[in-house]
Amino acid sequence: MKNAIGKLPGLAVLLVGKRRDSQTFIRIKIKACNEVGIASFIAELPEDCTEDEIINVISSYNENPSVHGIIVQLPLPQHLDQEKIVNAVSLEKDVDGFHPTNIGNLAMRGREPLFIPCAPMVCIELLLRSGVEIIGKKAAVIGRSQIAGLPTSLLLQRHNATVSTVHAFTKNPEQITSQADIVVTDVGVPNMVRGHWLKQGAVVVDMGTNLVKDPSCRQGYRVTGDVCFEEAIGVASAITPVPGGVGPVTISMLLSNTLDSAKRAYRFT
Ligand SMILES: NC(=O)C1=CN([C@@H]2O[C@H](COP(=O)(O)OP(=O)(O)OC[C@H]3O[C@@H](n4cnc5c(N)ncnc54)[C@H](OP(=O)(O)O)[C@@H]3O)[C@@H](O)[C@H]2O)C=CC1
Ligand SMILES: Nc1nc(=O)c2c([nH]1)NC[C@@H]1CN(c3ccc(C(=O)N[C@@H](CCC(=O)O)C(=O)O)cc3)C=[N+]21
Repeated sequence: MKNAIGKLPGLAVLLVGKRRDSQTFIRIKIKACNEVGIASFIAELPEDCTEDEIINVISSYNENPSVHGIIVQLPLPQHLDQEKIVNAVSLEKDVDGFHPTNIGNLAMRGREPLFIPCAPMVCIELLLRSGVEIIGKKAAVIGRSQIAGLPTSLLLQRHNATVSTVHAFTKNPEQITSQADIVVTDVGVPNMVRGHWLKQGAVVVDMGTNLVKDPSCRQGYRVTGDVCFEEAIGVASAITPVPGGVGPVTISMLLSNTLDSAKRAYRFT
């Protein structure tokens, strides 16, 4: 694109506060942008900033023609209205796919969202590319968050799986997961899914990315998923590891959404 029309895609990231995990994720995203030639813009606001300050930053990115994708790193501090802030991102630049209109279109038959959330899209892509049949299969998704669990369930339904949702109020979750051909986790609880939660031969996609204290590691913590990998590997026919599974591909999907958005903006095909 740079050679053909002299333009670069641009991704803007907004971070509020100083959460260590958010800082890590943002560092990974900016590094990936640099590697592939996407211009990156970063705004860091203090933990105690106001909604208006955040919305001003988003508005300036909405109007900036060099920015094609805008990410508000989640979670936001408690005092902020996440929905109002995510709503402020222009639909055309919502590369995370978190805008209610994009989520709504994902949920409705016959409609196509401009962007689909990255981690759920990775989940489907990994299943398809690994030759896992989704049509007519039983899938259990643990978690129903707007950024991961809910869009994953919607996408699996679009691919004609029969989907059960497991959440914090679900009684005996292992009864549901142990019947599923495909188990996807977006929970945030390390090692929650044990080997006996799974049916023999199930396919497991672990989206959990949890930082666990570990003094033996250089940074003082290590990354682990929601699934007890050592147990699951003996039961599952296929499983994504953490680290090195869904996470890094999510970043590629984000870059791909940003490139698509820039192409749309410049009418470049
Ligand atoms: N690889 C990637 O790119 C991404 C990874 N993630 C990772 O996924 C994990 C979840 O993140 P996120 O979705 O933002 O988290 P949220 O806290 O928003 O959602 C967690 C979900 O898990 C459910 N839950 C919590 N505890 C339990 C439990 N004991 N049993 C069953 N369900 C439970 C909650 O249920 P309820 O709704 O009832 O409260 C909720 O729906 C994190 O580790 C995060 O890092 C997230 C996004 C992208
Ligand atoms: N607006 C917004 N968009 C997001 O996409 C978003 C978010 N908020 N909030 C948090 C979750 C989490 N998430 C991850 C991204 C990369 C890895 C990743 O690259 N993980 C590496 C390891 C990372 C490490 O070493 O710390 C791996 O699993 O191998 C993980 C998780 C995106 N999220």
